[in-house]
Amino acid sequence: MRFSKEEVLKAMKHSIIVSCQALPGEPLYVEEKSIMYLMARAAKQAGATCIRTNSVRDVIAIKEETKLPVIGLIKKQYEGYESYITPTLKEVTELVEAEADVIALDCTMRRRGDGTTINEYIAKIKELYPDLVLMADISTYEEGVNAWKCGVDLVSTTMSGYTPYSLKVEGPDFELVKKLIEAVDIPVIAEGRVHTPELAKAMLETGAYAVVVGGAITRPFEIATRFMSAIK
Ligand SMILES: CC(=O)N[C@H](C=O)[C@@H](O)[C@H](O)[C@H](O)COP(=O)(O)O
Repeated sequence: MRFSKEEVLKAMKHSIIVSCQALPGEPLYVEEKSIMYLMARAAKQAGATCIRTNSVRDVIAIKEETKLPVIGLIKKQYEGYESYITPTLKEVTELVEAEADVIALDCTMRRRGDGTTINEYIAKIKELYPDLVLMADISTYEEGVNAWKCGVDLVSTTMSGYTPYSLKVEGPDFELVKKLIEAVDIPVIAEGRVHTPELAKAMLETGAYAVVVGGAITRPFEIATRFMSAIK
């Protein structure tokens, strides 16, 4: 069962969306089975009403565990592609089959190995799956506005600081969130390097529709490293 767009937007409004992800090579990645549903269980117990996660198996496990709306993505690096978040229709189809309630995809303007543009990619997804709720992961103001014009449902600052040409700031990109809120009439999600409850609150006060918090809640290696670095 998939939640409707209205239900998803209602669930995430003014909330902290917890991103529960562990990629191969990370301490919490277990080859045999998904354990990310346990992170999602903790997030739900704490009050989360929407979860973001990577991979088909984690989407399925987390939906089953929490019964909450899930934003799904598939991280995959193809040769010739610079984007790695749900980069092709193959991953979109897999997430549709897994019943992800929202699909997050890289909407930066970077090179796509099949020669298509991001605008063509979004148009194709919308043609194949007109009811799908799309979350655009962008790194700059221009990319956010472009994705909005292409008809995505949500725009998120996920990639700010992670493309060669985007602003590198230590914390979350408040300026980008502010500028996008002024420009677009769809929800703007603040995502990336929100490391404290205070920053999350400040982002909502800035006008973000919701805030995605990942590593600061669900990546113990990242959290422990920050502690270790602080005492050096
Ligand atoms: C850049 C990229 O690939 N970001 C990924 C997107 O899904 C995740 O690895 C992040 O954890 C997520 O965006 C949340 O951000 P943070 O973990 O900083 O709260």
